[in-house]
Amino acid sequence: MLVSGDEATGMESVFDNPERSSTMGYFPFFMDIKGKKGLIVGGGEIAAHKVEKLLPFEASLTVIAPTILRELVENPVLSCIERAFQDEDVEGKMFVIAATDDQCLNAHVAELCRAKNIFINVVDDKKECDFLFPAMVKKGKLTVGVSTEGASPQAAAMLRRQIEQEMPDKIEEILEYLSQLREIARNEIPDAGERARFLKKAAVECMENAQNTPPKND
Ligand SMILES: C[C@@]1(CC(=O)O)C2=NC(=C\c3[nH]c(c(CCC(=O)O)c3CC(=O)O)Cc3[nH]c(c(CC(=O)O)c3CCC(=O)O)/C=C3\N/C(=C\2)[C@@H](CCC(=O)O)[C@]3(C)CC(=O)O)/[C@H]1CCC(=O)O
Ligand SMILES: NC(=O)c1ccc[n+]([C@@H]2O[C@H](COP(=O)([O-])OP(=O)(O)OC[C@H]3O[C@@H](n4cnc5c(N)ncnc54)[C@H](O)[C@@H]3O)[C@@H](O)[C@H]2O)c1
Repeated sequence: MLVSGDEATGMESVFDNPERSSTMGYFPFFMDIKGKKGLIVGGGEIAAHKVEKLLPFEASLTVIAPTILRELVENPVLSCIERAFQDEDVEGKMFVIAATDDQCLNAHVAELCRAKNIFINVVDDKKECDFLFPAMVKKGKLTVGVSTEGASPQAAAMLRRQIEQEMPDKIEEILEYLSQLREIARNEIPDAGERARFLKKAAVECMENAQNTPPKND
């Protein structure tokens, strides 16, 4: 239940304060971008970093800049175009990352995208961003993203390192096993309550014995 003005807790609700709620607009959707068209304007170090983060998620990426780093040009999954940005380049894209060293150009790309409802990330100005890159851990089916709404990318990176250190070594295998077990339980345990108890017990056992191999399923 949503409690506004919150008499129950004595705390102010975000709904009472539009200014506060407007700073809390970054919902962490975990979105399937496989095959979706993304454009990176700029081909330097930061563009390469953003591309590297996106690659495991298999978006269809185009990079446009007069000078593009070799590592990007030589990557066969990328479409690299070595020339200056033109306004038409944003057409048909689901998301755009403005990563040039020209702040005016980055702001111009953002304005174009907003007019066309294309999601935009601007690497030199958080105010222009519709979406942010989180500090991220990706291990198999597990993705953890940490964001500070741009307050401190360094703090986000520090928390990411802490999470990485505390994560069970075998998390990838554990999630593979639990995923398969869930499929089997869906077919073999028709009662929803019984199925939920069974899967919860399996998850608790796996996570508590995280350093051990998951039990054989037969
Ligand atoms: C988390 C991470 C993800 C990633 O990029 O992978 C990330 N930045 C990282 C590192 C980093 N960034 C910068 C430095 C140099 C130190 C410094 O100058 O401050 C370092 C440190 C380093 O490189 O070690 C400079 C910087 N960054 C932004 C601006 C502009 C501005 O704030 O307006 C400027 C000033 C540029 C300038 O003026 O030149 C903006 C953004 N950076 C974001 C993400 C988004 C907010 C994330 C959040 O919610 O906190 C946001 C808003 C947009 C975006 O990029 O999506 C990654 C750590 C990953 C990891 O280690 O796991
Ligand atoms: N968000 C972050 O995490 C973060 C971190 C550090 C720096 N930055 C910002 O990122 C910006 C880019 O940094 P970099 O190290 O990649 O710079 P860089 O100099 O390595 O690369 C700049 C790129 O912009 C391209 N470019 C210039 N004019 C262009 C045009 N008209 N059309 C298309 N592309 C054009 C250049 O060809 C080049 O490929 C910096 O200015 C800095 O403000 C962001």
